[in-house]
Amino acid sequence: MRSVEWHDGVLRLIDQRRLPHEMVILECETPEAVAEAIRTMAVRGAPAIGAAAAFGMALAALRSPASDRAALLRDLEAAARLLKASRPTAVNLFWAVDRMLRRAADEGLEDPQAVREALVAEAIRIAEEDVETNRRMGQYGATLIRDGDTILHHCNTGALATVDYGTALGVIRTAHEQGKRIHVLVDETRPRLQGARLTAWELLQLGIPFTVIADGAAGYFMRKGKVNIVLVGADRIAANGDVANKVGTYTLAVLAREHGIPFYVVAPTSTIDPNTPNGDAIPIEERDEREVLEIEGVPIAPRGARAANPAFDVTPARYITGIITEKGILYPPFDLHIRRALGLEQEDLRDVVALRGL
Ligand SMILES: CSC[C@@H](O)[C@@H](O)C(=O)COP(=O)(O)O
Repeated sequence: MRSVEWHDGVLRLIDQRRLPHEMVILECETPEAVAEAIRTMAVRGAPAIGAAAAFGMALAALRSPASDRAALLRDLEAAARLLKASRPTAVNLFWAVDRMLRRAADEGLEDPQAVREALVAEAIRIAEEDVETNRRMGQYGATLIRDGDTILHHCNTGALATVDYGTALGVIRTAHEQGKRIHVLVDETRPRLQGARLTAWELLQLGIPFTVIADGAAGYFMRKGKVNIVLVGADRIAANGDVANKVGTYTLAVLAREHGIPFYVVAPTSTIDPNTPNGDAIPIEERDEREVLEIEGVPIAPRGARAANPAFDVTPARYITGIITEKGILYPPFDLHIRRALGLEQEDLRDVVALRGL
């Protein structure tokens, strides 16, 4: 099955809090259950969160007792607020929920039943588009990978790539399928160990050679000349190209610059937020300190120790070689190329005309 799958009016998720080979399936029948799955990271990774939230909206429509359109739209607004409050950083969540709200508000849908059917179809479309988008990013990104390359990868960008390809993992998978002999250095990704738990499993399934390393070992391998390219995903890309991704990404980008190693971000255009001007404006999720102080419930610090746990960090655009999207690879100047990729250039030209008073 796929990591996010719609089955007879129920959202089925492969629970990513467990080891993937255990294949524990979580069934969500209400928007509340979907919001909880996102908050607790049973479903995680920016595009998967977006797809799950879209199904959360479809469930809200199906479960709403509303008999008229206005009442149904009010229930959907409430579900949107609930889902948007589940995690703050990955913009795909907000993008998907807003897309569902726009679809629900479509003038052509006259009665509640038509809205319900349209929302289920739209959520399925979002999930299917995600798979297709990943394949396209994989094709573009694989052009950057040479036979014999060692790729450094952070966190888990598959969710789960064996079935859905993934973003950075999609590039790795495509290069492998093209017959390139590659090796992946897998950052374990403390504190939640998405690299060691999920990425390592996916690479095993795909038969791609890899080595798990402690996050702090990345500089060691770069300095030894063992890394040819760094590939990471993204949770939100600001209008100027600054990128929020799993904490530790910024460190890798600075190290890569020091060692002259290309640093690429792989993300669909739905991860770009043109309304966030730069990285300082991206909300960074702070998670429970127990994620740092414990591993699988076992304390690793003395009782009384306190921890800080930012789940993401921001990599300034100047450290990024390129952003691999489904529309092609964006290079600096990122602000201009992002606007072009999002089709916003026309409006900008109108703004310029307005500013000049024409
Ligand atoms: C397709 S994955 C891109 C990002 O979402 C990924 O790198 C990441 O940071 C995931 O964070 P997570 O906290 O596990 O949801």
